[in-house]
Amino acid sequence: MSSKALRLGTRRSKLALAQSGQVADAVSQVTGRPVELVEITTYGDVSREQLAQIGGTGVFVTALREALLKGEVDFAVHSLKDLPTGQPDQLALAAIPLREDPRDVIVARDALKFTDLPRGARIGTGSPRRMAQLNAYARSHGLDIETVPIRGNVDTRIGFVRDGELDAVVLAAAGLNRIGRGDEVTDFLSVDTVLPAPGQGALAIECAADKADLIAALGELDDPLTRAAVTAERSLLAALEAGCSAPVGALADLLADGQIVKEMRLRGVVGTTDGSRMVQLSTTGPVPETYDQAMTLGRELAAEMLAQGAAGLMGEQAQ
Ligand SMILES: NCc1[nH]cc(CCC(=O)O)c1CC(=O)O
Repeated sequence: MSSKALRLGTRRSKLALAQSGQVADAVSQVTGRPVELVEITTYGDVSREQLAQIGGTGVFVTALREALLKGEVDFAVHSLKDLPTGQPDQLALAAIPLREDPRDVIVARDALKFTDLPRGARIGTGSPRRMAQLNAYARSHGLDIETVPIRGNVDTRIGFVRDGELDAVVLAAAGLNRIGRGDEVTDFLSVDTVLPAPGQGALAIECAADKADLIAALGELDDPLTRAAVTAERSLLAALEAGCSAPVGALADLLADGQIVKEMRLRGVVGTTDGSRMVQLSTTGPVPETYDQAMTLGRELAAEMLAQGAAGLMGEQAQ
């Protein structure tokens, strides 16, 4: 390949610039070519509406994908959890690098842990998935908390805690780590309490599907086990016909016996935002070695969840 700079299309948010910068360095390493960042504004960046209202699906990625299709940029980096499950034919997910910490965390006043929040504590999150699971946990453990819908970038959200408006906010560990603010986390939410969003903590590197050389070069950054896990999680999401703002949590992880990886477990949850009704199931199977096997794992779990009434719980949301 030539030594001409590769153009990386990125959103302008601090998080997007941080993760794009990290991927740019890695891509330079494997391709030997310089990478320049091209900043692109997406609808999700300018709209002040609640994400759940504007539908969520794709609001952060459409403009980046248009730039890829027009050849204005060579590749783009997305947070996988913001990427719609339908993959356009003209675009390829060239790499899914090793996943960061998938957990949700809280940033609370006075370094409080989730279970130490006082009665009536107000916890900010714009995510129906987080609301549903936090409220379900609170109901079954006798906690008295109120989830408060918020949105905005990391600074804005943590600002609600710093200025005393909220007792805590929920964020993804991965995002905070990527922007170097992991030290502000006051508690990690166990995935047994809050299953993360499908694909949370993972990045997707996307480029035009007809650029075979570029796909091969970017593919060096791929982590096959991360790809298998997030493929299963996103297959579950797709089969539930839910979008990225739906109250769906999913996490695939590996079950090992000592050093030997035995199986992949996929856990999924759907619930009403008040946490009063939840469908939570898991399934275990051989570690998927192909795209189809990973897709099957997700589809099978979705079918079981739908059989237990999952669709009715999502119907309550604006979808
Ligand atoms: N919905 C916004 C969003 N998209 C990706 C991340 C960072 C975590 C990740 O890359 O999965 C965040 C912030 C958050 O949820 O706190």
